[in-house]
Amino acid sequence: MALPTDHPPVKIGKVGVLLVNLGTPDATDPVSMRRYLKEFLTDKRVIEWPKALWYPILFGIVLNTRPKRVGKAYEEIWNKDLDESYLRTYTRNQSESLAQSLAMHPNVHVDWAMRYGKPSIAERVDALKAEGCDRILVFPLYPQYSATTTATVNDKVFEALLAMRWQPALRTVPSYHDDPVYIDAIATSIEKHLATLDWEPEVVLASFHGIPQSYFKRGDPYHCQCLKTGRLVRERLGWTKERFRPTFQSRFGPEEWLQPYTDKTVEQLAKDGVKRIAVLNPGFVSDCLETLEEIAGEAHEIFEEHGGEKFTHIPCLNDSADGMRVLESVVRRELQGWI
Ligand SMILES: C=CC1=C(C)c2cc3[nH]c(cc4nc(cc5[nH]c(cc1n2)c(C)c5CCC(=O)O)C(CCC(=O)O)=C4C)c(C)c3C=C
Ligand SMILES: [Fe+2]
Ligand SMILES: [Fe+2]
Repeated sequence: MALPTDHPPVKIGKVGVLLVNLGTPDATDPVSMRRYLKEFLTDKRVIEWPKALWYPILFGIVLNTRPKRVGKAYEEIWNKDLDESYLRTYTRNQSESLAQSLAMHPNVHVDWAMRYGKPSIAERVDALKAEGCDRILVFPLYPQYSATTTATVNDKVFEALLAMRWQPALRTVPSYHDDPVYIDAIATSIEKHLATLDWEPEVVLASFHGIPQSYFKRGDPYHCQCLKTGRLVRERLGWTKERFRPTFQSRFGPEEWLQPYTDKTVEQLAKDGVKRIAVLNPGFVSDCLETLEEIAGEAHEIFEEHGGEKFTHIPCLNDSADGMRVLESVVRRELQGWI
């Protein structure tokens, strides 16, 4: 049998870098919110309960009530200039900025995607492949590893490859919770922010997103990595354990989550007579609903309601020069041998 002498044209030889963050609704209306929350809350990595238990609650209650309520919260923190959430704005900016920093490597192509919502991981992996990327570095944008975040990003990338005859080679970025460049950038962001104030916080809370305690007990390393980040930042600042404390926010559902809870800690500090606090979110690469609404908004209110006087939220690293230095150094390290 004669073999074909030619094959379809293919592009090869490029290296893709895919930044992936959690995701965000397309708009704040209940329909867009429901679509986003449905994709999020049907992820088995996020909610581990058996479907038979969870789906009646999800489809019967959560998806009928939460979209409207959370849509209002998103409205408060929406980037009105671009009509999108800040998480999308910052993730795109990070991708564009990283592409510029790597411009001396013309075979490297930087792109971004969201685990839930758009642009989807499948769409951007296909686009990188079509560009000729036969090697792809996947960067889940979470300094601390959790199955609920990092692993579900990686799962989705591998799922996209299921449909490919000629798969690209893949690398996934490990957690960088103790990377000295990251620790220094967080500590520097605290110092720079506090230098802009005419007051000093008595206590600084490093508030991480929580996960259910049961996930931790089954082996998720997230809690330990958060505590290590906290300890290293505190040591870099030379502060006491009383002044700098890790806490956990964003409880969802009836289970116990990682503690101490941020909201309860803020309330207790105010009740104990602490008048001035600062809160940062070192586990979030970009500001988003959880930092802008839950911390800069709600936690601030809780503190003042219970007698606190001065509250400041220290922004995430976002697309700042310090933040981009962290992302670039992690990417350059993980691309070794490919560029
Ligand atoms: C069981 C539910 C959830 C787990 C576990 C969880 C872990 C987790 N999430 C982040 C980061 C983000 N979460 C965000 C929003 C958000 N998170 C949950 C639920 C769980 N998260 C929900 C339902 C939502 C949507 C808002 C709401 O309905 O309350 C966001 C913000 C997205 C945005 O557009 O701004 C981020 C970021 C981490 C890091 C994490 C575990 C380590
Ligand atoms: Fe979350
Ligand atoms: Fe939240």
